[in-house]
Amino acid sequence: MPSTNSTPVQSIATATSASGPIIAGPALIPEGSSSASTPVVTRERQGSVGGLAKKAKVLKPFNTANIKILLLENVNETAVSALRDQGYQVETFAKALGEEDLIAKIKDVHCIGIRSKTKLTKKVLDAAEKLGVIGCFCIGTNQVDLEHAASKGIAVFNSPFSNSRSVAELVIAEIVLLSRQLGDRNKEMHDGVWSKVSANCYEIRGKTLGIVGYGHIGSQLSVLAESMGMRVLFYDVVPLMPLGTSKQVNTLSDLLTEADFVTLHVPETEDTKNMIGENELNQMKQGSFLINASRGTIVQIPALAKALRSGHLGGAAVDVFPKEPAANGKFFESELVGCPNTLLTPHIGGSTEEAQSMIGVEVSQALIKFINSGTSIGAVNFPEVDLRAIRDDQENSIRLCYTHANVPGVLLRITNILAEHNVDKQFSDSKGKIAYLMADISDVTPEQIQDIYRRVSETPTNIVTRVLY
Ligand SMILES: NC(=O)C1=CN([C@@H]2O[C@H](COP(=O)(O)OP(=O)(O)OC[C@H]3O[C@@H](n4cnc5c(N)ncnc54)[C@H](O)[C@@H]3O)[C@@H](O)[C@H]2O)C=CC1
Ligand SMILES: O=C(O)C(=O)COP(=O)(O)O
Repeated sequence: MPSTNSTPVQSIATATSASGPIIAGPALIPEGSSSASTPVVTRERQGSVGGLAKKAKVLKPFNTANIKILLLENVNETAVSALRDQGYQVETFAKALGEEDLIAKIKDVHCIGIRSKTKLTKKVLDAAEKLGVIGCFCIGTNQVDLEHAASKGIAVFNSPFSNSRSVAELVIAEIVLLSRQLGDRNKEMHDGVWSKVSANCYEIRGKTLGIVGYGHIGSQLSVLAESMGMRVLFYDVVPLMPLGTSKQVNTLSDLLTEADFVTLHVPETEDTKNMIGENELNQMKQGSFLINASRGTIVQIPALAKALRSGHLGGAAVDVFPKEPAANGKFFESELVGCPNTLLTPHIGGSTEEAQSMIGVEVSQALIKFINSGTSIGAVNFPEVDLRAIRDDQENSIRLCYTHANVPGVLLRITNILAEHNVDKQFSDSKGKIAYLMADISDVTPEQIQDIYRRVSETPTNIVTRVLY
């Protein structure tokens, strides 16, 4: 187990009653503790983490070595080392785990890090007894039951744009490859066949690129495509500022009927599932191309295979599939295998050294901040709350982090509990059915910490209560 480089400055257990202070709710409870009885023993001080100001106190009322983190799907080394540097126990797996293995493994971890393949369903989340936070080391979060996680007080973080450029560059490459039928020529050469042809091979200059979903990836792609002389149209459900000379169209049909290349960059939602089927493919121009590097469920694969085999489409590049093998070396099958001018890649749109390294840093920092200081800025399913740091010289200050049901009357109840104390600062926000309150309270004794924790966690609206100091 990695050791922390911190220096314990005070054993809180020695300063409190026999049962010790209660420092955390059901989530993020250190190994061997129960929220009701066992104290967490050390109070530690470390160097600045997570961008906290220099003189900020590092909050972590637990022995960091007790925090268990499970990282799946080959999460980048930058994350592994950042989390180990905190002193956390980090277990890593190169692949995604199936439901049964996942349920066994997730039971006693405080934090899990995944990429796009691991399915954190309601059933899996319900098996997690101590989970407080999830890191998606990717953009997509459709693999997590976000609402159920929130209802259990589990915050979910992702990396909203660190691999966007990598995806956009891959799509630019695919536009050129499809235009020149390079996938087929390359295969022929490897099969020992010389076939020099120019029929139906085109320059991309002057062609129209239709981008569906003009978010981080779509808009980045727009700029790159225009710089190569393409005309860009885009379709999005919200009105967005067109970059360069690109133009937003009103309907998906407007885009499909005009574009030479259609590329999909929408998230997986109930609205986007099966978005491109026979009807939409039929609207595309004869000989045009489809690119999907978003999610496999957006395109109906049988319809696409039919459009390719019939020659209606000139080709396709597909990076994502409705069912993807869980690990490298596993068998891949699809109706698209063997279709003409069809590039198939194993979900590598965001898989570059640069992207993975940046994602590792970004998501691990978000996890560290949430675990150590309660900050939920950047969470995708959770109210975003942060407070100015407690200063290093504020010896007897604590931070209350209270995740609760978003119903009337809660703040009054909390105010009553904190009425006799000095609340330095407080902030609360809500998202859907849950709300999150952070309050820094000064000049509290260990007995008062226990009392605050007990009374807050016993409120009927409590989901998770943590007290950090
Ligand atoms: N192949 C790969 O390795 C990767 C795949 N992705 C996928 O790409 C997706 C897009 O990524 P970003 O551009 O970062 O997302 P984003 O959230 O920045 O942009 C998505 C855009 O799609 C629009 N949109 C949503 N529903 C729509 C609909 N029904 N019709 C039209 N537009 C709609 C949104 O308004 C938004 O502008 C991710 O959700 C992820 O699933 C992301 C990274 C890597
Ligand atoms: O960022 C995303 O949403 C992706 O699809 C990339 O997924 P990955 O990290 O390669 O499993």
